[in-house]
Amino acid sequence: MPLEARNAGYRYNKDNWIFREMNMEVERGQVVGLWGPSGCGKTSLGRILAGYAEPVTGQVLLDGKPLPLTGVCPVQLVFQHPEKAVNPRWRMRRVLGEAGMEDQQLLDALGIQSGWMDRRPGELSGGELQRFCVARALGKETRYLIADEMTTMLDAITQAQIWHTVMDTARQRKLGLLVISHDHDLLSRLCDRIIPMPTL
Ligand SMILES: Nc1ncnc2c1ncn2[C@@H]1O[C@H](COP(=O)(O)OP(=O)(O)OP(=O)(O)O)[C@@H](O)[C@H]1O
Repeated sequence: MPLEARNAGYRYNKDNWIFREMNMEVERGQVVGLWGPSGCGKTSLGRILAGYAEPVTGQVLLDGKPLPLTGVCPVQLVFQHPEKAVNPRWRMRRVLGEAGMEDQQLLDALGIQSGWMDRRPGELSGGELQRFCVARALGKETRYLIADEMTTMLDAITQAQIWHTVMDTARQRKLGLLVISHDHDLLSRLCDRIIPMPTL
């Protein structure tokens, strides 16, 4: 059963719809791209699909039901700026521990070094920190991963390592993967199909 937006509409203020009547779905085991130019509402839709915000109209359904309001959400979101996604006061060991992430193989595949575990977010580079955010999002309960410009800020080698690990994990665990990007070439390389964000 899929993760889907049904007739979803969203706006931040009364007169200005960001999107309306948006219908899309991602099945387990699929890699789907969401493409559109800057400002068209991709991030807003990604946040709604991960339960960070509610659609103003329509619904987000997971296996035909609303997203669960308690417990670890089976839909996880990784976005562009890892420094906004973690508590600056916590050491990385605690960040991963809170999410129940103990998969040493995955941490190794993401290139996370044991010496980084006792550092705080401000003591890591953007690429190092994003590896932690990806690991945290790939916990045991995750069924869908939304990757919103996940590697846009990173160098080519880090991008390749993160994508290699995420695609491998998605394949092994039959995760549904929604890749949000303005970069059509990246989406063409990674995705089974690409959904263009509709223009209003
Ligand atoms: N909190 C907010 N309050 C008001 N308007 C907002 C807010 N967040 C985003 N917007 C506006 O909503 C529109 C869609 O933004 P969104 O970030 O979803 O687009 P995007 O396609 O992801 O853009 P980008 O590729 O540049 O990240 C933009 O015009 C943006 O200015």
